[in-house]
Amino acid sequence: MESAITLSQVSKRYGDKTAVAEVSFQIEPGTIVALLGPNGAGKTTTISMMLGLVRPTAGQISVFGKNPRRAATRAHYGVMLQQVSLPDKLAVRELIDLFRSYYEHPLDTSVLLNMADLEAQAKKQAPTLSGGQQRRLQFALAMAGDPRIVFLDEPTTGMDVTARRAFWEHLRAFARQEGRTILLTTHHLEEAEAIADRILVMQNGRVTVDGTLEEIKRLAGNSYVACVVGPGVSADDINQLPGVEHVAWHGRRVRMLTRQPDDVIRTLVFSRLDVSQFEISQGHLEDAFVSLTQADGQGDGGCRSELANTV
Ligand SMILES: Nc1ncnc2c1ncn2[C@@H]1O[C@H](COP(=O)(O)OP(=O)(O)OP(=O)(O)O)[C@@H](O)[C@H]1O
Repeated sequence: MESAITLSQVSKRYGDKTAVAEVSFQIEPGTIVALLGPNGAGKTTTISMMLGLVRPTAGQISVFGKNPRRAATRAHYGVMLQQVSLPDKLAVRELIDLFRSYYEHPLDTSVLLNMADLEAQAKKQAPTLSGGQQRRLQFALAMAGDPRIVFLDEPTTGMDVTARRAFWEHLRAFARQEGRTILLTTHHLEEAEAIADRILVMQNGRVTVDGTLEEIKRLAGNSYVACVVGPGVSADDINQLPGVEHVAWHGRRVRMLTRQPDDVIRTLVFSRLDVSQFEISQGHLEDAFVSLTQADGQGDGGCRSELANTV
């Protein structure tokens, strides 16, 4: 099967600054791929090169086997970039119709309004929409041409929780159609966790991690051990356990973050402590992401700043 996107040894330099360094990967049709990484990692530059907006300094990019700069290739794209200004004289419906007119086989206006959940705002002028609604309108415009491949750069910025979940549902429905491919960048790690089949992590212009959600969690090696402790068990008893990196207490229930869950349980069982009801679970993508980016000692922590302590 022809891959949807292929990057071979792609680099981009701006003067002395290497934004993207020798990146190679292939994306198969029908997949949702999330591109993660701290601020300045090279995600937007990589997407811009796939879109044909920025020329690589070295290496090759093909989309459906063709040069992304060709108009015929771009006709299959749906694109949502980070900074977009919308015309201020047109109503939502008029703007959607304008974008539909650019394509040979556009989706129906009603379908697009529904995808963006903007039926009630169809007659409103774009600048009067809220930030989240404008983002949804940009999504409708990106989908106007019924694209085979969709590039979304931080698509849910400004959307509330309900809008974000509805948006994910629309993306999933889109991806269920045969051969449709989505590449999105996001700082919302739960977004990648919720919808991506595959996750690429970029740091300092390089792809440092590439795998499914499960593979990445396993690679990061974070697990939780939870158990119920009796009143005689102190915080010190738990904090002193070897291999425990973080502890959270919920009443008498303790949740420990560790890379060696079996060792922690063994130590607890052989201790004389009053502990019961053990459970082991895998960490969230957020924990895996922090572990992986910290392990490399790279990145400026742009994603980390919004990481809740999920232990
Ligand atoms: N036009 C440009 N001229 C000079 N440097 C640039 C240009 N565009 C990007 N860079 C630099 O290249 C690096 C990668 O930037 P890029 O925008 O691709 O990162 P990003 O991962 O998308 O970041 P963010 O998460 O903040 O959007 C950064 O150091 C940035 O300052």
